[in-house]
Amino acid sequence: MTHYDLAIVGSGSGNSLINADWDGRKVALIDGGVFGGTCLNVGCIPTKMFVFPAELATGAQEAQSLGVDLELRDVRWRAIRDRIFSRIDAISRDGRRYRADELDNVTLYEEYVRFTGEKTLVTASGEEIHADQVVIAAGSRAVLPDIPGITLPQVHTSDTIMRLEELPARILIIGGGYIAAEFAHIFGAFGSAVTVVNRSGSLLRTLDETVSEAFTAEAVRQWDVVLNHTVASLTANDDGSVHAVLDGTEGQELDVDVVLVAAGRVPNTDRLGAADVGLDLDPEGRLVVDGHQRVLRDGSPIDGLWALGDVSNRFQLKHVANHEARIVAHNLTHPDSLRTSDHRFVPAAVFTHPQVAVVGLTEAEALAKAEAEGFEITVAVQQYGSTAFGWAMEDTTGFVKLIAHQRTGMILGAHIMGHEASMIIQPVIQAMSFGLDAQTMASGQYWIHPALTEVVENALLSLKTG
Ligand SMILES: Cc1cc2nc3c(=O)[nH]c(=O)nc-3n(C[C@H](O)[C@H](O)[C@H](O)COP(=O)(O)OP(=O)(O)OC[C@H]3O[C@@H](n4cnc5c(N)ncnc54)[C@H](O)[C@@H]3O)c2cc1C
Ligand SMILES: NC(=O)c1ccc[n+]([C@@H]2O[C@H](COP(=O)([O-])OP(=O)(O)OC[C@H]3O[C@@H](n4cnc5c(N)ncnc54)[C@H](O)[C@@H]3O)[C@@H](O)[C@H]2O)c1
Repeated sequence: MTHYDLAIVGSGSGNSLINADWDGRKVALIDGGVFGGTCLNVGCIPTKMFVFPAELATGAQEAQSLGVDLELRDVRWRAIRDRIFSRIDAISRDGRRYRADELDNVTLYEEYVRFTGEKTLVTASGEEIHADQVVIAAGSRAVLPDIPGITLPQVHTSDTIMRLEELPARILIIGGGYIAAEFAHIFGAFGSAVTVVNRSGSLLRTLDETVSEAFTAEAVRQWDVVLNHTVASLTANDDGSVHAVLDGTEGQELDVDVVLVAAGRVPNTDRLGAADVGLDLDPEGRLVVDGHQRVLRDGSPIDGLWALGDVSNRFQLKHVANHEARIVAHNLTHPDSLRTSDHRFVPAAVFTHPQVAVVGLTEAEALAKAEAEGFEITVAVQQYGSTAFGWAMEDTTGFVKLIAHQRTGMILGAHIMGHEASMIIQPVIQAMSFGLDAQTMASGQYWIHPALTEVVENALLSLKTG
């Protein structure tokens, strides 16, 4: 058994924990997958590198209504793909080399591991590792629903879909969350015929109802969207395409070239054997941690065992994993002054066309909280088209929805659908994080005219607070 001061399982957000504090101390970094984890290799980064050219491709259609005739002549899938992965693969390769070859105190294990005790691990090849402190940053993986034909080579998850050899003429996407929506946008903009099959009655259904409904209406205009259905079976046709049979309220069948499964992600705790060593898991299989990111067993924190990211939080977002990694990095070396992670105002964005960005409570959640705690809420919805920049864009769908505490004016939630929603929302996140009320935020600063942020200013002014 080899002993370390620190062992980290997962080279995604876990990789950032190895800072100068560990110089001269023995660290094991363990990852059985591609170095750098999900966000870099198969998640946030490559998807957004596809989204940007997809946005350019949609521009051709949109410009027409403004009197500019553009023609989308071609989408060179392989050129787009190879630009993206030549950059990303190099970052992963260099990061791996740095950890494996250039740091004397770090040992890189490129194998999957399982727990044999609270702070002991065994690799797939049987090497035993013990550490004074262990950080579990093992992430999550795509769920593969139990559908006949799910193992066909034409069926992909987000791990493999971005490396296709050809742009598919027809793609079936199973699911209606973030991943389904972003890939529907990418492939649809590039010219594939996209069919989205979702089990529930709307897309992005966990978001505020106004956003989910408006986004679903937009999606129906862009893709073939089949709601309240699942896929009953997938079979290979002789010509290499796939025949999909849907079930649900009314059966349907279709032929496609490629299938993308985007039906949610599960934490990798099962493959770590976390339950076998008694670590607490929530009903979705995530590790249970306390506010300092310490892993719990029978409800109590285990000294020196930490978790962060998708393996232990419900958000499944890189900025949350990064935040938790900063907390753990501090706590590992400051046992007497532990920091606490802050999950109060976690924003998220869906990089579709239009974009969606959210932070805080949905209207339904705010109403429930108001009822439970005895206060009133106020809600304002401001259309992008009601501001000068919205007119300039001829925007007819974008909006900002704000929800605030009626008496204090404290913002409880913001839900935006429209151009650059992921940026437009940032001042609201700032106001919520630093406790700025709506009126002060609206009136206490200049808002650049005629920038699109005026839609936020006007939404704030429309809230009936006080
Ligand atoms: C397609 C897609 C798009 C996304 N887009 C966004 C986005 O735009 N914005 C955003 O905020 N988030 C996005 N996310 C989510 C984001 O990627 C994740 O929240 C984030 O990467 C999680 O980081 P992590 O460090 O927890 O885990 P990961 O980065 O997944 O790292 C976990 C690592 O642990 C390794 N591992 C797992 N089990 C073991 C084991 N038993 N032994 C050894 N190694 C193991 C894995 O190989 C992996 O490398 C996206 C995700 C996907 C799939
Ligand atoms: N921009 C971003 O921040 C971003 C982008 C991509 C992914 N992510 C993260 O990745 C996580 C996983 O994304 P996701 O979209 O896979 O999961 P999700 O949980 O958001 O959505 C899964 C969807 O699949 C549907 N579904 C499940 N089983 C189905 C079936 N058998 N047939 C049809 N539909 C089915 C569900 O109804 C749901 O709508 C998200 O929670 C998100 O945090 C974030």
